[in-house]
Amino acid sequence: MSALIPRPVRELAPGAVHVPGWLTLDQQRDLVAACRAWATGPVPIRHTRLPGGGVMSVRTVCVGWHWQPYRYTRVAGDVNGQRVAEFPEWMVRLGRRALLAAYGDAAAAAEYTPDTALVNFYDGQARLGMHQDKDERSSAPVVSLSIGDTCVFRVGNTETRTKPYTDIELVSGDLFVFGGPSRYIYHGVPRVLGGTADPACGLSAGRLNITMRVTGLTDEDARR
Ligand SMILES: O=C(O)CCC(=O)C(=O)O
Ligand SMILES: [Fe+2]
Repeated sequence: MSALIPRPVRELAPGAVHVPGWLTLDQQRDLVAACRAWATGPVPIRHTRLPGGGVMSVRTVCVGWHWQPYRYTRVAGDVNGQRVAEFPEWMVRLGRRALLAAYGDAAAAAEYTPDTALVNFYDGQARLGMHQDKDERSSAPVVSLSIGDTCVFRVGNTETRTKPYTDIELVSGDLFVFGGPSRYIYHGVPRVLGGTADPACGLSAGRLNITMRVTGLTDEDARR
């Protein structure tokens, strides 16, 4: 992405805000290092199995709570039975700063307390079909951070997985937040543009996406 083409902050729909170039290269490298560590364990990164028998092309590792279609647990019963890594305090602070950058609402940002992150890794072939993030019991915003290769991110509507939608590019360092009236928009990643990453981001190939969410679940739920 040419640095000469300005990419302003853009609200695609009420509550769906794209903040280009939000993470510095240093922050991107630190996040890549954290994700590399999570990818090795306690629950290794994997292609998530779908109930129909297929597997997702994206590889995912979870922090805080483990997601499998279509619920959250503390323990990764579909991988190795281990409890997922703790959601770190620094990531809560990062999530709050992200919310502030997207919405400019200091009170909402201070209250935002994400407790899970899905770390998705896309190689050149991986895609993510149109879906809603709706396995959380809380309707708090989702904070999405992108690192590595640029992707086409499809921002749809809350009613159907088809048109109308808008395709935007998420470049390394970009922030995207969807909350409020856009919390349940359909969205997906139809394409990753291989070879577009600046290696200084810490990733030489592929794309990393981190979505922070509020599950709304408690330790009581985890025991069920
Ligand atoms: O990779 C992305 O940008 C989106 C990821 C996503 O929608 C998800 O993990 O639910
Ligand atoms: Fe999603």
